[in-house]
Amino acid sequence: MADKPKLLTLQEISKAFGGVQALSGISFAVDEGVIMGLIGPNGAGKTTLFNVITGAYTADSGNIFLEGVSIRGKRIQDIVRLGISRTFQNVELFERMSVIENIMVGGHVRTRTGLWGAVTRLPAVRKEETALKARARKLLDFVGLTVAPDQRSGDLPFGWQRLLEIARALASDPKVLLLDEPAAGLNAVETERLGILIRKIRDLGVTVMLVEHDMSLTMNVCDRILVLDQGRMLAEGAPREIQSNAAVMSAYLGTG
Ligand SMILES: Nc1ncnc2c1ncn2[C@@H]1O[C@H](COP(=O)(O)OP(=O)(O)OP(=O)(O)O)[C@@H](O)[C@H]1O
Repeated sequence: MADKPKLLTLQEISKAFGGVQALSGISFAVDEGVIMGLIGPNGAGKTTLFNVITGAYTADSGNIFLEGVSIRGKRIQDIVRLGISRTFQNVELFERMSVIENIMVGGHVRTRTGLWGAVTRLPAVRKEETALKARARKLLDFVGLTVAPDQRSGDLPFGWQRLLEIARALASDPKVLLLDEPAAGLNAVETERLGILIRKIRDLGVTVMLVEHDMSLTMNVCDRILVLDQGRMLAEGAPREIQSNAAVMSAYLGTG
């Protein structure tokens, strides 16, 4: 019997912006059920890589496979439907919408009637809406947000907005969740809780990719770590291996 394909595989991905080669021939594979950290100095190409995986940018060359099926060139919403969702470095919520509505938006890719059906409020979609709302409430609990579901999202403290964005990303029922600097702007207690939440997400069976500058969080929660430097892959391994890798130290400290 043929081997099951890896959950996510990148083959020779390159992307340039004008004269800047943001990514050069990036190849790696992510196993199902792991937390994979993606680290590297500023400008290494981490966010560009997330943008290429999620379809915000199309790679200049190379290919990306989700469970063996190419997703290169697909539209963002089709990639979400196939099972990849994300959060952003600068939280991107619908600030005027309520907490519960923000999460429901994330779930609409999985409904038969979609967002338009919800807007028109046809009787046929009310049942679907009720189910979506119930699931959104469960996700609120899951990420540990104890707020009124009808509270306006833009009024939440920043750390809570980050949790809400994670709940919205989970509402599309992803196989892979990409978290772009989820600890940025969080205090020490919030960061510790975030680490616990990321593990809980992995334990649900969701594979997590994490871009994060907080090294203690990264080293604590990640099963594997991939290091980028100036658009190239510098190293890949378990946290312990990465911490003692001379090339990685040199890229971070600017020595060697
Ligand atoms: N839309 C864009 N237009 C032009 N250049 C870009 C664009 N996006 C990224 N770049 C450039 O590509 C390179 C990689 O940027 P990217 O944001 O992916 O790095 P990063 O590792 O996420 O950095 P940071 O840790 O600072 O967020 C940088 O030189 C950046 O200036």
